Amino acid sequence: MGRLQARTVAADSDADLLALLPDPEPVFSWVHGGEGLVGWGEAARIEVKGADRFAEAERWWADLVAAADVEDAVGLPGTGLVAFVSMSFADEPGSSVVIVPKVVVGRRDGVTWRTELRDDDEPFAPAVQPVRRVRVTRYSEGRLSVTDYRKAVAGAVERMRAGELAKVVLAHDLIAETDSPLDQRFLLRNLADRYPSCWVFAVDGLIGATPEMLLRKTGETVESRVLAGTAWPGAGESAESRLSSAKNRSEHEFAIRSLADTLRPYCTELHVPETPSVLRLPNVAHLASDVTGRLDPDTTAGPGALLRLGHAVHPTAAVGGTPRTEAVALIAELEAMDRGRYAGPVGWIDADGDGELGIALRCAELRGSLVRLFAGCGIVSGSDPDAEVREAAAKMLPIRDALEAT
Ligand SMILES: C=C(O[C@H]1C=CC=C(C(=O)O)[C@@H]1O)C(=O)O
Repeated sequence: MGRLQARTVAADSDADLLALLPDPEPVFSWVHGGEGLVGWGEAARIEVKGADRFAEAERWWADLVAAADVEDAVGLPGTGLVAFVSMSFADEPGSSVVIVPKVVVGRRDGVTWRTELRDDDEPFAPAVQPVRRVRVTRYSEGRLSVTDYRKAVAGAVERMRAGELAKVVLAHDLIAETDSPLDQRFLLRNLADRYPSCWVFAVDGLIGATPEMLLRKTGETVESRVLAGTAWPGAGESAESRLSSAKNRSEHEFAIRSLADTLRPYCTELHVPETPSVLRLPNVAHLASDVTGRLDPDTTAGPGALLRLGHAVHPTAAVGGTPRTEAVALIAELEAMDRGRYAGPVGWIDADGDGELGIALRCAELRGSLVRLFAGCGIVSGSDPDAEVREAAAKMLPIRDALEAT
């Protein structure tokens, strides 16, 4: 026998967590800064639709938790029973999912754990498949072409100048085709490598790297990272000076106000920074505000608490607009496409009602060899349609670069 060689390395990055995923699908991910959850296999799922989707999901989760027999030797947020969540942006159309994986591996505060679900005596151990690389064979227009997106933005600007509403976020899509069905782990790994300050997620074929945290609930603490106002690399002024324009400041102000106004009724304390900071990503920079609060235990108890809060705050004016109802109606009219789960809440919940819901941005919906990418921009009365087209293109780069990585 030759000489045995052993090598131990630290396994403390997002890539290390993602490397545990054995199979191309179904896989689940919510990782950020070397912590988070990955999962595989499906033990239970529900699909919900319509205006009642959050409440229906909350009831399902509460019933499932009540009926489960759980042994949890670790006792941290994310241990024990966990479900991954991905909600549609709109009440209609669109379908939302809550899925309990068969296996979840998590890491938090330096502690790593594994949770396995069994509904029979069969151990679940899929064969480990190597990650398959894909190549993009072509890009084509989505359901809303770039030309029509530009027209939709110009139309929205006119409506805002006429005083119909103050802000609306309009998005469009792009289709990529790959030479073979996409291995979700290929995309996840490439996103995690390039966007370490984003939450790299995968739930039921929706994959992305979002910089925006809608809600994180840890006991009675609630946190949110609100983003709105964008600058992207280009000639001329610095990102800071472009972000300080009246247009970017007003886009941000609407987003902050929408989150704070809808979250405050559930809180005994809520802190909103007076001035936003700048969040720099490889493709764009954003105005960012980190909001923190203390939840009122009387209205935020139970396993589905985070879904209840998600229902209250979604959609913020980072993805909807102001006023909310008018903006959502204008989105349906001008985009005339189904956003699906893009711009909806995505993340995970546990049996104590803790968890994290981001906003599904910088993402794509996968179906075999077809990848549908999305990106949107906040529009106010001072917006320039050509600049918004360029901004949306910059926001599609995370997925495009991850797809084209060698
Ligand atoms: C709607 C998107 O971004 C939102 C988040 C940050 C900045 C935004 C903006 O400046 O327009 C958008 O509100 C998207 O990436 O598709």
